[in-house]
Order: sequence, then structure tokens, then C-alpha cells
Amino acid sequence: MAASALSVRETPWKILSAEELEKQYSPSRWVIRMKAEEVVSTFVQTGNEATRKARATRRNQLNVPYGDGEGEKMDIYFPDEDSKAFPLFLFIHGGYWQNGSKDDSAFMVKPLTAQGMVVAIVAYDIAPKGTLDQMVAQVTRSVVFLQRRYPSNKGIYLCGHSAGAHLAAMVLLASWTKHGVMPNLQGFFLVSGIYDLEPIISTSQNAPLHLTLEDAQRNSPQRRLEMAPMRPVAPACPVLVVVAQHDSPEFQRQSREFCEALCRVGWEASFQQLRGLDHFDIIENLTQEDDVLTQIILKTIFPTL
Ligand SMILES: N[C@@H](CC(=O)c1ccccc1NC=O)C(=O)O
Repeated sequence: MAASALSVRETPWKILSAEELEKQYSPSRWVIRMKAEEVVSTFVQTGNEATRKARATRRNQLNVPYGDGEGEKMDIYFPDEDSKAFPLFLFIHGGYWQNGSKDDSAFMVKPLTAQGMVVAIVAYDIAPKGTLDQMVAQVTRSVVFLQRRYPSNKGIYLCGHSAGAHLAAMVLLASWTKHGVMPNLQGFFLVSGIYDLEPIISTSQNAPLHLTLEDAQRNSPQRRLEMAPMRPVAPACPVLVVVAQHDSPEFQRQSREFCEALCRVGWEASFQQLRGLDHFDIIENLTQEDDVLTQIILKTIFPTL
């Protein structure tokens, strides 16, 4: 096969016009239930309201430092029962590494704490304050922190949305020996994520990020898996790679290909496209116990439910 044909097959985004690439990497432009301009503000409002309710109704510890940096804080929400052996759910918010906050991201606290889970929502230094390398290091340290703080946990489940799914995928590939602790990671929920950062270098999303080709490649879990296939430490925990029907074709491709790459190196990964949902309500609906993704999460963590 000619080299050019091969590279197009492996990097189909390279044949897109600048305008089309920009659209493919603008999630709000693929939403059909409301105007693109309203989508993000509705999303933030829903998250803000869920967070306000969670703080008012669940026992919690807010702004718990997991590192020395000003931005290295997490909120922890507890179930009613007093126990030391609970499953932990850590959520990493999205916002293209430049927007979003833990204070608008406690969507899933109510339905998950109702089943006895402890839910932590982590903050990290978004751009322009933080670089991508720093964000990866921060969320990785937040997992180490949780393991040390709750050594008898019944599993740490990591969930990330969009840019947060990218950060969760980087945690999945982390090498733990230098951290001196092996976190009890039992599952990953990667929701509408980006795993190859190269296509966004030339989009407007890169303005505050200043990603060079090297930065993008070093921080691309897809590329890392292809270049240096990293086998999971046995036994491998499940990885759910989930995308919304109304995510863009490029987002769908990225999820599918990341899931395939994970499977190739031995992870227990599965791909699901959730019908009728978009990049935003796939997370907004986690406030509801009967939501399809809430149920997928609960049945993964509590198989007997
Ligand atoms: N300006 C972006 C916003 C966006 O992508 C976004 C917003 C909130 C939470 C996650 C997002 N996407 C990836 O992190 C858009 O076009 O939708």
C-alpha cells in the first residue's frame, strides 16, 4: 500500500479542511436538542445545581488538598452509612483542559452515594495556568492520594468526561512504581473523550493550551499505546469507552480506536455508543438514577444489583 494511503487511513482527520476540523472538535455544534450557544451554559447550570444539592444533602469534605498547589483540591461526598470499606468513584471534569471546575461537576453524587459509594470530584489547574503535563501529573497524584487516605477501599473507579476522559486514560497508562503505592483501580469509565491530541493542535481549542506536536504526542494515550504497548497489570480491570450518538464522527472514531488499542494490548475494554444522547446530556443525565449510563456504572461496580 502506498505510504500516503496508509497515513490517511490511520489519520483520517488530516484530509479535513481547517473549517471541518474545527467543527469536528466543537462538541456543542453536534447537539440537536438545543442551539449550540445554549448548550454549554445549560450544562454548567445543571452541574452547578447538582453540586449545590449534593453539598446540601450529603455528608462532605470540600477542598481537601491532594497536593501543595493552590488548585490541587478535591471534594469528597459520603453515603449515609458509616463504613471504611466502600468503593470510591473519582470524577474528572471536561472543558477542553481550559474550562470547567469541580464546583460545577458533582452530577453523579446523588445516585452513586445512594448505593454506598464515596464520590470524589477532583480539581486540576486548567490552562492557561496549568500545562497538560501538569494536569496529567495532578490527576495521577489525586488517585495516589485517595488510595493513601482510604487504604481499605473496595476499589477506585475513575470516570472522566471529554478532556477529563483523556486525563483518566493517561492515569490508566501511569506507571505507579515511582509513586510508592499501587492504587486499587477496579474500573474506568471514559465518556466522550479525546485520546489522540494531534488533531486539535490546529484548532481554536489550542489557543490557551499552546500544545506543540511533541506535547500532543507525549500526552496522547492512543499514540502511547501504539508506540509502547503497555500491558495492564493482571488482573486487568474493565474499561468502558463510551461515546454519545450525537458526538461528532471524529469523537466517535477516537473512542472506537482507543478501545481497539486497549483491547489489542490486553485490557478488558468495551465500546458503547449511547443512543439519543449528545456530548453534554450524556453527563447531565448522571444526576438521574434511572439514566442509562448511571445504570451501566452501577452494574459494573455492583454486578449483583
Ligand atoms: N467550546 C466547546 C466546549 C466543550 O467542548 C466542552 C464544554 C464543557 C465540557 C466539556 C467540553 N468538551 C471537552 O472537554 C464546544 O464547542 O462544545
